[in-house]
Amino acid sequence: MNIIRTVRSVAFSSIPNRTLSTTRSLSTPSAQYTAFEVNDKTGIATLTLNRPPVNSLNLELLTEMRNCLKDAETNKCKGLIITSSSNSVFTAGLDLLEMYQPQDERVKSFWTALQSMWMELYGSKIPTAAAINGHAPAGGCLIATACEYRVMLPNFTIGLNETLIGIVAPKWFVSAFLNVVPRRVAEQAITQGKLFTTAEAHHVGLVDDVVNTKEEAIAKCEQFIASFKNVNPYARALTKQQFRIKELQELEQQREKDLQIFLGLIMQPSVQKAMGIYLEGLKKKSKKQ
Ligand SMILES: CCCCC/C=C\C/C=C\CCC/C=C/C(=O)SCCNC(=O)CCNC(=O)[C@H](O)C(C)(C)COP(=O)(O)OP(=O)(O)OC[C@H]1O[C@@H](n2cnc3c(N)ncnc32)[C@H](O)[C@@H]1OP(=O)(O)O
Repeated sequence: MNIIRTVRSVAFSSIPNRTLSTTRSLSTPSAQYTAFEVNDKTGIATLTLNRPPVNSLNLELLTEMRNCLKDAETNKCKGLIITSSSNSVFTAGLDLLEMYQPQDERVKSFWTALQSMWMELYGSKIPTAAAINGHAPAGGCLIATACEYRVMLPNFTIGLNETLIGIVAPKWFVSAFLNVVPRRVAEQAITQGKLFTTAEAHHVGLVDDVVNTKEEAIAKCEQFIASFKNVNPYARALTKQQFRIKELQELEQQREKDLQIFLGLIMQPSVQKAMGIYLEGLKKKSKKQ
């Protein structure tokens, strides 16, 4: 048994507040794209996305995220914060290279990993919060809206911009978005592929708070998680489940159908063409910088 395994078996509800070290890493030795740490004092886990340059979500990153989310729950962490190691991008959303001219088996595993990660995060029993310290388009917005609380740094963008790429945000992307903004705002924004600035996102309720630094964002997330300190965790989890069970069951029951719809859509020649043009545009812009 290695040290990591020993740490993994610790239940944070049983750790007294006076533990000596501040944080401990729960990352597995094989973790490539994430850092996963638990603050010994608060019992709060922080999952940091770390796949430069833009944290685009590929199969491996999604799989690591899911494992971290499971570990946070198994270890009875008091809550989970998701953030990014980048100074300018929370995550650029799904890795377009996983969907553009994809390999058959890999693209299936990719979508299945996305479904699993989302179900784990959206249905997590522990409080979840996103410290959005950079741009969060599409899949980035999906992760943020799956959390219970969002705080964002100024002058970045967030939203479901799929229609601008010629793809479609699936129903479960939309339903999580609808949990946080009014239906009218959601329909208009998602059909337009609108990316909200931080200020606009705050105005429509897509993010709960705006702060100036990553440290302040983490502190806000910790405050949110601490707001449950007098609440029974079991009662809290069951209550949260009542709000979220419908979307979770719907996706669970339709996973294969959802996969087939995804494959059917992205494999259309016109969609592949649009994605290729979009990727080319990103590359040109990146070279100019
Ligand atoms: C009929 C009913 C149907 C129901 C629906 C069913 C199925 C639906 C089917 C499909 C659904 C798919 C859902 C998709 C969700 C997504 O998340 S798609 C991804 C969307 N993301 C974006 O549009 C963001 C694109 N990126 C950017 O805008 C910028 O990169 C940035 C995030 C603002 C950061 O800007 P900056 O810091 O300036 O970095 P660069 O632009 O210079 O980028 C650096 C390099 O990274 C590459 N890159 C950027 N984003 C991605 C990405 N998402 N995937 C892959 N690669 C990306 C970029 O090309 C640069 O590469 P090089 O350095 O030039 O090689």
